[in-house]
Amino acid sequence: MRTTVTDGVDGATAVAAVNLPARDVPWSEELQGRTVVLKCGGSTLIDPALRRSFAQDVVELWHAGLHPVVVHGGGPQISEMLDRLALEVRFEAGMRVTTPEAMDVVRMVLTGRVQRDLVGAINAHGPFAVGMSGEDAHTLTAERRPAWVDGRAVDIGLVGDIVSVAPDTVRDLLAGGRIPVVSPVARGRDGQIYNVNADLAASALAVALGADRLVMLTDVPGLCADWPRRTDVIPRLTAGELDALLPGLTGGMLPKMEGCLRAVRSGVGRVHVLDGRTPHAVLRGVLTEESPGTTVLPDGAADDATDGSTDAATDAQEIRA
Ligand SMILES: Nc1ncnc2c1ncn2[C@@H]1O[C@H](COP(=O)(O)OP(=O)(O)O)[C@@H](O)[C@H]1O
Ligand SMILES: CC(=O)N[C@@H](CCC(=O)OP(=O)(O)O)C(=O)O
Repeated sequence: MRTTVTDGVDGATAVAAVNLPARDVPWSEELQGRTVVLKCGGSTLIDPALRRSFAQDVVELWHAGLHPVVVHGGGPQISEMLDRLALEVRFEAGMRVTTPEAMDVVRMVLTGRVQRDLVGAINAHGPFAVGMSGEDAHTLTAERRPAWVDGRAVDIGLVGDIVSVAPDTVRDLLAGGRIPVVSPVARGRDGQIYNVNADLAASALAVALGADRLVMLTDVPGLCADWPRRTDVIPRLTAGELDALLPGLTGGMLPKMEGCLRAVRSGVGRVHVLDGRTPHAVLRGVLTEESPGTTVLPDGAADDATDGSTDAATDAQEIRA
């Protein structure tokens, strides 16, 4: 049986949703209570109009009976602040090299600024959003991790990988009718605070919540087979196909796709990587059958994939070449 949130929703209904407001649409009962984790990259949150569009979509999903949970990034905003403070901005394998000074800035910008702006945009529609850090109530626990560069472990400072998730606080907020908005800052078992890539944080939270879907909004049309050109977006691929692609990926796409793979291998029904620069990208991606961008499916769902997915093996070779 398929476990997608579009089950039972016909095309006309979905199109009506994109035209907004979704709250007037008679949504399928199948949607009720489904959890969808939405990861919004910092690049999508800079433009106030895009931030408002994302916030509106999140609220429309809530009205449609889903349980949206937001995990936000803020990479460009952190880099801008580090620049202003004359601190180094450096990435290894898509992860920020995070000194103790940089960690203070990461925490301040993510939980103190980017999250406040997003919570404010959602709450323009009513008393929905409650912001929290992954540190709160031990929601996200991390362990220090290196970056892997050409097969070598490179120390990147206070960067963590999630080793456990305590989703009860998020669940309590959902049960109270709220929309949790979570920053990707985590606590170590030793009390140290770690900077976590937001895609990996979203993936871990989606798994722990048993989410039906994970949606990642980014600043490209999807996973491009011909990167750095952007003309050949891979529409669908299975976990196995993505696994084969991973070694050839670079930059921010590497942790993003690692997060997608972990999610579909651990029970999330599917992951959408969507262009967050398109207004109402979330509604188009979640509520319509023909999602734009790149969709990652669990291996068992291979039969669901259209012809587009079967080119992924060739794409893997091209990306490596
Ligand atoms: N194969 C690829 N397809 C698309 N984007 C890619 C690819 N490889 C690297 N990228 C880079 O990954 C970036 C998205 O990751 P990231 O910068 O972390 O964004 P976000 O803030 O959305 O998480 C793109 O802007 C692009 O520069
Ligand atoms: C370890 C690491 O790289 N952490 C990220 C956290 C924010 C993030 O992931 O933001 P985006 O989603 O906008 O890229 C960083 O410091 O930039």
